[in-house]
Amino acid sequence: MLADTLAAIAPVDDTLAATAQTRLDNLTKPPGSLGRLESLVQSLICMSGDIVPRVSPPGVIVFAADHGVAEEGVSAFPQEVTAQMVTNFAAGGAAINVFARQIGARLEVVDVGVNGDVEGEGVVCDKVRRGTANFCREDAMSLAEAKRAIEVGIRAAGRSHDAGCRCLIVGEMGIANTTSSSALLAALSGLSVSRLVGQGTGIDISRLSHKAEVIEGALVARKPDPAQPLEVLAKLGGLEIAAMAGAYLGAAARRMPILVDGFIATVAALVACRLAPAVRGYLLFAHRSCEPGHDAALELLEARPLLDLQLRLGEGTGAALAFPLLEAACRMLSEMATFASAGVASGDKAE
Ligand SMILES: O=C(O)c1ccc[n+]([C@@H]2O[C@H](COP(=O)([O-])O)[C@@H](O)[C@H]2O)c1
Ligand SMILES: Cc1cc2nc[nH]c2cc1C
Repeated sequence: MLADTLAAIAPVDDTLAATAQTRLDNLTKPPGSLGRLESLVQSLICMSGDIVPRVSPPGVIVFAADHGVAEEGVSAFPQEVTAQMVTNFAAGGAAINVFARQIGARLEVVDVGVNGDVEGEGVVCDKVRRGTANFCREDAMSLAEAKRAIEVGIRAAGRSHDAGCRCLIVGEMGIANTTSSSALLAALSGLSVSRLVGQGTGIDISRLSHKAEVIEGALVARKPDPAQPLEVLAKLGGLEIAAMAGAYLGAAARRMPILVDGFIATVAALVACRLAPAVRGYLLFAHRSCEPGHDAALELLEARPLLDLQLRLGEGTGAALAFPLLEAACRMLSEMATFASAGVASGDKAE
């Protein structure tokens, strides 16, 4: 399934950009005056191939999994919180539930590797294993498990698409996953770990150097080869990050626009782009997270996020908050009058 999905990802159709520009310049506004909303809708046209693109209803998928590296004391919260938060998602009480309801999204929660039995109806159980191994001691997972976790994500994106979703938001929940994400980013970029680690759920500044040492030690022990992204993923985890990368691949193969959330979501996007560079054309970036590694990941992907709200929650919350901008960009194109239809005189450039 992974090979088929990779083969199905076509580059976005840049030839539609000129048609989109003409349409935008005919709308009753000075050309370019709606700024980045204009480039957003242009991107949505090139992604979907539809000259009148739609992003509603959006689909939100939250992947949850545990991380063996949590036993190194790298998070402010205990590992059990992952399973407890999944129960909270199922009950509708987490931040992402609130924001998903606000934007009319279909929300799916997928257990791809929680270390325990999750309580709560409506959680899709697609568990590959009960948490990753501690990557300081051994590979987080096998290559086969990494592939299976990616395929969990591909299947989930397929369900959102088949349910009629027109834009995909992918969130995550996993105690210690900022450690896994920083390790992946350091391995894929060659950047120094000290530049990439952050407080995650809120560890003390004094524990940051311990977190960096844990990652540095693991990189020496695991020896990830940046030219082998699947192997890097297997060595450093995590299961939800693999599933997120898979969901991006699955969405891109279906020409669905993807609104990328925070730090972990962006590292997963980097993994997906290393597996299939054409995925980059389907990505829009919602916000700049507080996690310092996010800046580096965004830079590597040449991405400029829409919002900067000092968020550091994950779950897909930043993307859900940015989604109304995408909806507004689509409505601008489909609902605004043109100079000709409204009888408004055009300026020097509009015709
Ligand atoms: O999305 C982000 O930018 C983000 C930044 C910091 C923390 N988080 C969330 O916090 C958890 C990971 O933090 P930690 O400290 O346990 O590594 C995980 O469940 C993420 O969803 C998310
Ligand atoms: C309570 C809590 C909620 C979260 N949501 C995403 N990551 C999280 C981490 C914690 C600790």
